[in-house]
Amino acid sequence: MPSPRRNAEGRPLAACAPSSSGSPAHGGGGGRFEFQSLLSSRAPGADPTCARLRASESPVHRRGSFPLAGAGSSPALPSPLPEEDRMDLNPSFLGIALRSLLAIDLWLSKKLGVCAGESSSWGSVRPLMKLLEISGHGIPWLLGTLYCLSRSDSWAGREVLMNLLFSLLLDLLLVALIKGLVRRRRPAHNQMDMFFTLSVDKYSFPSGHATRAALVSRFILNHLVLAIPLRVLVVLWAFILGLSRVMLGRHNVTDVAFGFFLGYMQYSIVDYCWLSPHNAPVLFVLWNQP
Ligand SMILES: CC(C)=CCC/C(C)=C/CC/C(C)=C/COP(=O)(O)O
Repeated sequence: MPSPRRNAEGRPLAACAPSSSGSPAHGGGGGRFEFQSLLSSRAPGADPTCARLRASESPVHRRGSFPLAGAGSSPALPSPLPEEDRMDLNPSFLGIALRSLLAIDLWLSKKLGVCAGESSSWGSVRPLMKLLEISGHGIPWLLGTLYCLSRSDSWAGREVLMNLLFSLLLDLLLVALIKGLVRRRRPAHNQMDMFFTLSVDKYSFPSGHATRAALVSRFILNHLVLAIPLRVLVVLWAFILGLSRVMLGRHNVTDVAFGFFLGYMQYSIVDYCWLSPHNAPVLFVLWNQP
């Protein structure tokens, strides 16, 4: 008895709808398959192989048998396409634009991931990138702010630090929320060897380091009186920290770009809800208790 044909992952093709062997779109159209898979809006759990087979079997995909063109010569009208295939064949402009952006994002992120491993082309600078990673980690920023708060002896200083603490906590909360909702996997070339992570940090969108970098640098630039070279250094730190996330292979470019945007907007929220002894007296009184 002949063994069932199998797909690339070794699953039997018999599990799908029957396929017409030798379909030109099926056999010779590797590029076409990639295009189809780029356009297809897959239902969760659907077998991509089945979806592709169904599409290749549809009359639209068979060379020379477009339903309307062949209506006069063929007595039997083809059955209507299933709903999901119709969506595949009529992708919206926005859908194509988004999928193209994602494809560029994945390609560029892979190209820039030059420190993703010790054996990568820039593997020797990986330890430096990991040092930069710690400079934008949540733990040192939280501990540093709490330490400075405990040492601060002026009301003005305490007010700024209290708001910095509030910013850092708001950032952790929003990033965890979005990561949990979006659940985008980290790039395949990432090594999960990060220092102290939360469970949502297995997801990559948005980059928590990028949000923190944008938030903290905007906070510092607005509340610390710094000389111009130091201000430039703060902006450079934020930018290089974001870039290092992609170079380390931790993130795709869009994770970092959105992270910068989110961090920038978070500062606007903090500025709007600025905590002071007037609107949050309890916080300030509690902090001053011996
Ligand atoms: C108070 C509290 C819940 C502190 C947790 C601080 C913490 C472990 C933050 C996680 C920082 C981190 C590893 C973020 C991941 O950054 P990505 O840039 O990789 O998204």
